Amino acid sequence: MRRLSAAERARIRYTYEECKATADWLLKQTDLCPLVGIVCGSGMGGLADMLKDRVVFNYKDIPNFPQSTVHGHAGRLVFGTLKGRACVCMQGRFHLYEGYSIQKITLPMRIFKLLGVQTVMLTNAAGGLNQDYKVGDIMVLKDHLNFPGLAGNNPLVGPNDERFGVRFPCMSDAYDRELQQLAAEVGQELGFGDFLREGVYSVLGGPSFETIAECRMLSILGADAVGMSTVHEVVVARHCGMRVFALSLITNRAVMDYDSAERANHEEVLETGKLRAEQLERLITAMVTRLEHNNNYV
Ligand SMILES: O=P(O)(O)O[C@H]1O[C@H](CO)[C@@H](O)[C@H]1O
Ligand SMILES: Nc1nc2[nH]cnc2c(=O)[nH]1
Repeated sequence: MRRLSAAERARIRYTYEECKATADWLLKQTDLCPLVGIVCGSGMGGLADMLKDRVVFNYKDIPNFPQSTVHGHAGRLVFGTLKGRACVCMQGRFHLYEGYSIQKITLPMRIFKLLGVQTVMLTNAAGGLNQDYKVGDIMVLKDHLNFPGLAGNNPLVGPNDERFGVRFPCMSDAYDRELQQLAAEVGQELGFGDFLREGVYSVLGGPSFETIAECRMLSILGADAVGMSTVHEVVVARHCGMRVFALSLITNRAVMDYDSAERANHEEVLETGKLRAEQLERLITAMVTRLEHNNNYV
């Protein structure tokens, strides 16, 4: 096991050359050149098990990688194939509330890019703000509200390396519309129409869940779901030119009413992840398979 020094732990960002060294280290140990990168949300780590011909790296062994500290995030990078297509899957992501810098939690997106990934598929567990949503619904993200970003905590803050992307990237096209359409088509074909939604995800810093007033505010501002991840990854993935698809599994209903006896908790989040694991796997697999059949998608 690689032990990180205190200085390494305190690092805020990594240079292009350091990211390249990590990507090259990984590529040296696998013949797979992934075009698709998948990130598993809380309790959705089982998605990585759908890959065949797997080569697995523990985060602790990967140069420059942070460690997963959250229950439900195993901390493994899994290379493998999905219906013949080479993929790389993060079985566990990093969150701001774990104490890492925002640049560090998004480092894997730059590694994805340098591995050759063209399409990123992000998943997360989220609280449902939209009153029509039920626990177990799958919401395809069409947009986001980036609260840490609005407050100045954006992963692109700091010197910009043009080899990754431009200083001022556009975010009005962050979520690829063709991929949203593909998810809708595939979802209908799989008979998921009753629980497949499309909406706006809002990200907060966490780790405390929201107050009732905060949930009401988010809903008034147009958010359909709330979580503590994904958006930072989306910003970095788009900055370096990868196509992005993201979905939220609605694991709990955000508490909006002072009379409610409901209380958000991480155990419920993980449980709902298990209940929808099979459908999530089928949706992602079918989408990746369709990417394979249509070169326009990658
Ligand atoms: O967004 P993911 O990683 O799925 O995790 C979600 O679930 C955790 C809360 O239960 C938070 O980390 C929230 O962001
Ligand atoms: N912030 C936040 N994150 C979540 N992740 C899963 N459920 C929730 C929630 O209700 N709020």
